[in-house]
Amino acid sequence: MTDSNWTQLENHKAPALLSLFESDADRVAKLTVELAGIRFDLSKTHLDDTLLPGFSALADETQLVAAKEALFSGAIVNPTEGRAAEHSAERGTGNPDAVAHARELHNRMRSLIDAIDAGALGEIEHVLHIGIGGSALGPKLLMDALGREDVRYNVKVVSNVDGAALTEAVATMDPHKTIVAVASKTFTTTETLLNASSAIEWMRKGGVTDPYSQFVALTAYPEKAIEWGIDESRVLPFNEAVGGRYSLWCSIGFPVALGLGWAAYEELLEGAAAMDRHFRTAPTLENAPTLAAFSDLYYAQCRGCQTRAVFAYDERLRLLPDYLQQLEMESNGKSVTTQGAPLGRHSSPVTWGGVGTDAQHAVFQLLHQGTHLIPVEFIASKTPGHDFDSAHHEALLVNCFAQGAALMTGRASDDLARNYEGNRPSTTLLLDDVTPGTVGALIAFYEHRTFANAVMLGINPFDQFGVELGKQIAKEIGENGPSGFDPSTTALIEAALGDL
Ligand SMILES: O=P(O)(O)OC[C@H]1O[C@H](O)[C@H](O)[C@@H](O)[C@@H]1O
Repeated sequence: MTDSNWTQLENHKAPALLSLFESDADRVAKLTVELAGIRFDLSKTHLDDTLLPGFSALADETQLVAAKEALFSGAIVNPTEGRAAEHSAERGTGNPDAVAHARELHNRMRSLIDAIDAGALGEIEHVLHIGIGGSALGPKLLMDALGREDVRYNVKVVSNVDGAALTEAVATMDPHKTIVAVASKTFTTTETLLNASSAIEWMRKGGVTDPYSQFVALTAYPEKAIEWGIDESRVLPFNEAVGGRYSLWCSIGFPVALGLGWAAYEELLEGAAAMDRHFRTAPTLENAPTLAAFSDLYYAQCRGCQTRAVFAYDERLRLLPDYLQQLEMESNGKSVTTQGAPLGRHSSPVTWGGVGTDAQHAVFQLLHQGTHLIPVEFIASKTPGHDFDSAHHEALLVNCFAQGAALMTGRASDDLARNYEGNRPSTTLLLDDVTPGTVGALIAFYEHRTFANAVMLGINPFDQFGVELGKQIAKEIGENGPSGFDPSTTALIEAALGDL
């Protein structure tokens, strides 16, 4: 990309947010996109008649349209690993060969679910899903968001290698009535395999004579799962061109399909497919993921914002910030371009956040009066997820909208301690309800927004070599003991673990 494009964007003297509304009566309509049961309101960002064409030019220059076609057609978009990124094929859009393959594998998953429902694995009440990173965050988010009532099985997700996590998960489970789903794309992740071995031990101690017969594997490397001891009939493979953090749409979603039922799982996929079609075909200035990426890039690159904050004003979506941290930071936390050159600018901002209204009473002080400029994202639902008095939901939504207004409008006071300068940006995503369809569309929206950010920055969002060094050093410590490391690390190992 030419430096002049960025220079122009960086030099833009952005008018105050309120003045953007004053000078354009249609601003809300222009910067609001509605689709798949979600209203995306970007009007409280600084995107204006200079920045929108400026970022559109950048999108053209970085060939976003061609990049999207490459993504959806199954071309190699992950050059460092020589792979396509086929997550959209899992929801029926994109490369027809990969779509057909995904359908076959989904059918296989559905057959196993039908068999479990029919009692083929005995009387099952619980599902213990063991995985980490992309093999855990999606199922965890989805079961927490959608599995609060009418859930068919008690699903628990365990990721941490800290045995306390497994202890807590199995506390209410009867090992005779439990299926363990070992979820690992590579089937080599040490935390997951250790937790899986301990789950075998838990079952044995609980009197299960053949624990392996209650194990299911979700993996892109079925031969490894078979070698580990899981019968081929209970191995649910997926396409290795589906990245870990994009894998809830394939067999990693098994506990979701089992827990919520197949119809709900299909609704989730269809919600994501609607977002795929939108991202692929909607014009730039009506394209929700693309506009959101423009806003991300503006604040991170042109206004020096090192973080962005996401607040779910809905208890059902409380795990969304955790999910987005992996999606956005693992995808776009890179300092080299796809050409292998230094990036020369900031990569992804830090994603953080929490749940409203709680966060208002904890971290919002800094958002309103701190010296950092932090773009904020609010996610709310028009429909409540409970039957208590409607006063609860009204209070929740009123607070959500009040925060966005307060950040933008501010309120002047001669007493500087009580002065709110305002002009602080936010986006609001308003769902009709929290359903499999809207959550599917929401997650796909974030995937595509992350992709659009990466394309315009010129980085590969589909690899994650940055996580490998820590794993290697952990292995070296395990193999070599405390010696050979820096003095601090050696002293810590000796203090806590002796000489191993
Ligand atoms: O699914 P697995 O192969 O077990 O990998 C689990 C996770 O660990 C890795 O270290 C990566 O950082 C993640 O992208 C991945 O989702």
